[in-house]
Order: sequence, then C-alpha cells, then structure tokens
Amino acid sequence: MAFKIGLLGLGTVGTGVAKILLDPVGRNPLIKEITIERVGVRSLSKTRDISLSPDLFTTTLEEIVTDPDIDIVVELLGGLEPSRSLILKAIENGKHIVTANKAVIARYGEEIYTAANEAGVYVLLEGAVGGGIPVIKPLKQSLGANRINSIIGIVNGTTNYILTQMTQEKADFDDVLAEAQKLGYAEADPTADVDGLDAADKIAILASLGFGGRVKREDVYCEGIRQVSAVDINYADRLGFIIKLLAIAKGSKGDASDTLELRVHPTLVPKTHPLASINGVYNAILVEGEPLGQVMFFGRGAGEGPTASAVVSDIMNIVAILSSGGDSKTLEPLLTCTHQHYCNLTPIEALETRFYARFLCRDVPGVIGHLGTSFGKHRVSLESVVQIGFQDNLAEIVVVTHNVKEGNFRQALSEIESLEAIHSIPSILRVL
Ligand SMILES: NC(=O)C1=CN([C@@H]2O[C@H](COP(=O)(O)OP(=O)(O)OC[C@H]3O[C@@H](n4cnc5c(N)ncnc54)[C@H](OP(=O)(O)O)[C@@H]3O)[C@@H](O)[C@H]2O)C=CC1
Ligand SMILES: N[C@@H](CC=O)C(=O)O
Ligand code: NA
Repeated sequence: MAFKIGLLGLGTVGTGVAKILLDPVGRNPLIKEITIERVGVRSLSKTRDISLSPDLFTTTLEEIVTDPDIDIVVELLGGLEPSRSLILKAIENGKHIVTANKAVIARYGEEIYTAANEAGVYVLLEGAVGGGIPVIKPLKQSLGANRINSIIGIVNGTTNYILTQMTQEKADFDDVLAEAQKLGYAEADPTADVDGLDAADKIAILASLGFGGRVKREDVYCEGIRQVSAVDINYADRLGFIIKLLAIAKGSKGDASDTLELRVHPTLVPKTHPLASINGVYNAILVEGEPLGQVMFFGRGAGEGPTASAVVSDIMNIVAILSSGGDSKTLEPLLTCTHQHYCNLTPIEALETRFYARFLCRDVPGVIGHLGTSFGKHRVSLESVVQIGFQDNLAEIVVVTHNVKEGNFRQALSEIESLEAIHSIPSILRVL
C-alpha cells in the first residue's frame, strides 16, 4: 500500500528527503511505500538538484495541506509563517505532520500539539534538533525511565563550524559564515544561528521533552557568538579551554517540579570535557539522568543528508503505524506530546557558574589588587588571574572565577568598570 506525502519546501532538507525516497534500494522496505504526491515551493522556475515531475509542483501550498489524497505533510519551509498556519491547516484536514522546524515548534508547540492531539494525528520532529542525530525519540522513549538532571548540547552546526574554523584555522568570522551558508548549514536568515536563537529553540524543545513540561521560548536566556574574538579563543586555549556555543538545561533538583536553568551562550569548555572535541558541523548532546548516568548523542547536526535522514525516519515511523492498521485516532503515547504545565525557569541573576573576564587596564600599580578587592566585596572568589599581553599600551588581565552567583559577579563588574585603572572589559564569558 502506498502512503502519500506532500512536501512543503524543496530546499536543502526537502531535496535530501526527496533523494532518499527516490532511491530506496538497500534501505528499509517501508521507503518503497512512500510516494511524493505534491511539492510546494516558492519558485517554479528555479533549477533544482533533483529530477521530479513538474506536475508535482505548486506554489499554492494550501492545495497540499487540504489535498484528500495526502496522508503526511512534511513541512520543510522554515520560518514562522506560513509554516505555522499550514501545519495547523494540515492537522485540521487530518494529516500527520513531520517537520524540522524548531522555530515553529519552540514557539507554537502548545497550539500545534493541542490541535494534533484533538485531531488524532502525529507531529514528529526528529530533524529539528541535532539534524541527523537521533535525540528526540531517545528522550521520548529510550530514556523515559530516567529522572533527567541535565541536557547540555552543542546544537547549532553553523556556529560550531564557525568557532572550530576560527580556533583551528584562525579563519575570519564572515568568511566561515559564508562557507556554512554555502554548505546548507545556516538558516535562511543566519542571524538565528549566530545570535544563538536557533540553539535556544532547540534547547527549549529538548528541555520540554527531558523535564516533562512546556517551556516559554521567550524565557530562554540567549547569547550568540558575535562577541567571541580571536583574542579570547587564544586566551581560552592557554588556560586549557575551548570556546563552544552551549545550550544548557539543568534541573535544580533533577525534576520539573522545581526550577529549571535554561540558557544558551558561548562557554569556555575544559579541553578534557566530552563536548570539547565536537568540531565542525558535528553536534553532540550530553544527557545526564538517574539511574543511567551520562549518555552522549553525537553526529552531523545540519546539512542536506543528515537532516533528511531524521525526517525520513519520522515519515517511516508514521507509515509503519498506518500500515499496521494504527489509524484509529488512538495515538501512541510515547510518540505524542501531552504536557500541560509550564516549567519554572531560574532567572539568570540567580545562576551559579564560573566566569572568564578580560580587562584592559591602564598600566598603573596595584590594578590586580583593585580587581581583587572589588570581587571580594561581592563574594566573587577567583580561581586564576593572569596578565599576559598588552594591547595599545593597555595591560590585558584575564580572570577566571570560582562558581559564583551571576548577580554578584555583575555587581562586582559594575563597580570595577568605574575604577580609574580600568579602561574597558571587552569580554565576559561563562565557564563550564
Ligand atoms: N539546513 C539544515 O541543515 C537544517 C534545516 N532545518 C530546518 O529545516 C527547514 C528547512 O530548511 P532548509 O531546507 O535549510 O531551507 P531552504 O531555505 O533551503 O529551503 C526552504 C524551501 O521552502 C520553500 N519555501 C520557503 N518559504 C516558502 C513560501 N512562503 N512559500 C512556498 N515555498 C516556500 C523554498 O522554495 P524555493 O525552493 O522555491 O525557494 C525552499 O524550497 C527549516 O525549518 C530549518 O530550520 C533543520 C535542521 C537542519
Ligand atoms: N542552522 C542550523 C541547521 C540545523 O538545525 C544549524 O546550523 O545547526
Ligand atoms: Na535529530
């Protein structure tokens, strides 16, 4: 029996999906049962990297989501609209949904899952986080017995690629970003990658799965990588760290009944940490749960083939259920989302972490003493203080703190900023 899909979008990921479906030999036999019924795109005249009958194409995407012949709508457009409306319309028309759109799910998950549960259809999204890495399904199913303590991930391929090239090849930020765009890793608007928004969407989704509650996307604390400079990468290296954009979800008591830390920011990761060696477009998600302990998911986090691998596996999942007669509107609980409450998030000022800060100081006697006094006054204890270089006649002092409350650290910094000996504080980064 053939199952018909309507493909919304034939860009990087859509093309990858179509390539797998048109080349089923040697793959799971279910793939032969999936046919592409319609393809929705913006331009009918664009040259494409795949040969599909022109009859399949339309620019009226509404036709696809209401087509009675279509079983599964695969949304690979990106962006919030028209993706959200089309997903909802498809659900209203009884279609199952497969999407890789983390932006839509992180913001409209409640609306979409409520509609899907009422309509008795699945909304699967393995491609949305970690590209080809299986992480959504493991969190929903294989790790279900665990009380999750933390999820820490490198979940944006573009920024990991940029940071890796800046670290290993001393490459220029803009050049590497252009390369990541050419390779199909970056979002249509790469601001979402560079400013950490894409990683924030992804950690909101992972946290919701791991900690069993909804997350308000706008509450996820988020800093991108624009402020990471070659100077900091170099200092981090000398101090035994690699700078990575981390997405962090931590339960303060290991369950959602208490507050949850949820944040994305560039982080100095000790070179010995498992996430320190994840380079290029690779992503990794380190989950710690009780009783399992640590488990790390690793693989290609973006790009045509890896993401299509995850999307097609979701399509197959639905096809497998439908072909075994499971179309009775009773959804498999481990494949759906039925969260009702929202997790409480810890405000960033209450966060406890280590910090790295770089100060440019006028070379007057006693600067380090002044820094120490101000930090001490605000109960910030220092792990190391180094003065290595000079920049334009200003001494460069780098400080790494012990674990401190972010609020205390910020208070100390605002006092330090007003010291006459301090010219500026070009960088402040958190340390894992
Ligand atoms: N690229 C990646 O590595 C990954 C992407 N994702 C997610 O997958 C989704 C797709 O990404 P990607 O394939 O890179 O995106 P692309 O920009 O490469 O492709 C988008 C596709 O959607 C079509 N499209 C976009 N807007 C409209 C519209 N308003 N009406 C009709 N067609 C439209 C475009 O048509 P046309 O071809 O005519 O321009 C194009 O075919 C996004 O949600 C992204 O976040 C997830 C993981 C990895
Ligand atoms: N732009 C994203 C694509 C995958 O989600 C990334 O770079 O990771
Ligand atoms: Na994935």
